[in-house]
Amino acid sequence: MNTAIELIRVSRRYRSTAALEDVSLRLEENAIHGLLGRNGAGKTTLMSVATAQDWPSAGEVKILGVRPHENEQVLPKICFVREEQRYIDDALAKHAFSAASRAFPRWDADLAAQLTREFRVPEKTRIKKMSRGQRSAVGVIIGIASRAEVTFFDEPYMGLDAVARQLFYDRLLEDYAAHPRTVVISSHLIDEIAHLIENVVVIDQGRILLQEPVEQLRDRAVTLVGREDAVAEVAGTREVLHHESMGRIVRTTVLGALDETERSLLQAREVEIVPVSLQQLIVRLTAREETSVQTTMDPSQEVAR
Ligand SMILES: Nc1ncnc2c1ncn2[C@@H]1O[C@H](COP(=O)(O)OP(=O)(O)OP(=O)(O)O)[C@@H](O)[C@H]1O
Repeated sequence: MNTAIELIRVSRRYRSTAALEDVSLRLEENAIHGLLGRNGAGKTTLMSVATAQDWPSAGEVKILGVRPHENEQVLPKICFVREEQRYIDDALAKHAFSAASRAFPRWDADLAAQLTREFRVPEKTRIKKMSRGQRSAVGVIIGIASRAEVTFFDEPYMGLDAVARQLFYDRLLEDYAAHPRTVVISSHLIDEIAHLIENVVVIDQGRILLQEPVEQLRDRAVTLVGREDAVAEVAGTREVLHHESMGRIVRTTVLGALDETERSLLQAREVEIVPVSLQQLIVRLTAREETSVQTTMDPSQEVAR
């Protein structure tokens, strides 16, 4: 597998803040990657630096093997969809699409027209006057229809309703299957994008905490629900990520895949083995890594918000 995006010891400092601190990262070509992290973790900064919209204070960035900064060869292959995208004052959606068609050689105008209808983007309203969700839809359409070899979506769902978000996930996946490319999505709605992403990168305080294929990550932990003594027989030998007690019944999330002997033992003791959602797992693993931060988040909520 080739590397599409590479950061080598990249730092980005703003006066007193280290938004990125010595970040080294390689993301494979033709895959969908999830970039996850708490507010202020450094996700937007990482994307800005990787798309050459910002300069690193130190280190090197390579996109498709070359440095993207001021590089006319590679910039048309990079699309960055972000919430605070600026459009010229009186621009309608069609003007933004026309600019995108000139910027991106693989732009598909028919697809953009289809998505405009599906997302119900108003054709006669200036982008500036659109609702937040409609503006987000314009960005999402550009991100999908550009078919750029490397596409970054920075929290693309802001303001999109549940129907529009599902439409985004469905159309992105369909178009990606037909035209494979490298996609990076930053999101707080982990379980919503879990089925899309093949690889997870978790960033915190400017550093990469975790980078792992989703399938591998899913096998990392299970939750055991049952009588305390029965759960303890297996949980006692493992690292516990989370423990809740409800009278005599406990819910304990442990690291590591269970072997057949353990599964049989748990079954005999009537202990339920519950898979851990990606969101819960990342919240737990992030909390474990952050020894200095005490998290009291409810994992059923958005991650790390
Ligand atoms: N232009 C800037 N000037 C000063 N500090 C900045 C600037 N841009 C970002 N930062 C700081 O860098 C850190 C990382 O910010 P960044 O926007 O990359 O985080 P994020 O992970 O995208 O957050 P969120 O999920 O809230 O959007 C934060 O502490 C932020 O305050």
